[in-house]
Amino acid sequence: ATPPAPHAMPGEEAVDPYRVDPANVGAAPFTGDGMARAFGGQHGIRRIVDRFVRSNFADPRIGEIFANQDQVRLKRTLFEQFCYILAAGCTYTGRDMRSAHKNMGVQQGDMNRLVENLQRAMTAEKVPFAAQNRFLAKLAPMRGHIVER
Ligand code: HEM
Repeated sequence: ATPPAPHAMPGEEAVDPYRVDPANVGAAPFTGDGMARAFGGQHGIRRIVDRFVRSNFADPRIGEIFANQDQVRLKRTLFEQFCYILAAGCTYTGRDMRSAHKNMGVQQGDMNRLVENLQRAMTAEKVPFAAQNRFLAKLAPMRGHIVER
């Protein structure tokens, strides 16, 4: 059996070994604490990520891509990624965006749908629109590593 990846939480499935590298996160963090505050700090980010991940799994349009994937791991790694980029005091230990989404067949429409789910989660957790848009602009360039054509 493959040993669990470092940093794995109880309940996570093992993944193929990969090099843990903070650069895997795929974006430069914001400076200052303005964005972390706008997202409600680590507690707010946790709530947004949990809501966002649940909505993607439950989504009638893209839920199929998430079916049978490890929701526990995804909640942890996405939390780390968002928290790091928002400069809320975390490091990212997950895979890089290209490897994480390899051969998944993600299309632009799937990406749009996922962004809508993220917008709903941020709005539900009262993140101001200007901060939402700044964050989405950080994630947008990852598209080229995630969407397949
Ligand atoms: C900017 C947009 C996106 C970001 C920031 C993002 C971020 C991430 C992160 C951090 C992981 C976990 C990496 C790891 O396990 O080490 C992940 C995995 C995953 N992502 Fe995304 N993602 C994005 C877009 C998408 C889209 C559009 C889809 C499909 C509709 C998708 C489906 C998945 C799935 C199914 C996994 C689990 C893969 C696995 O466990 O093997 N992602 N993503």
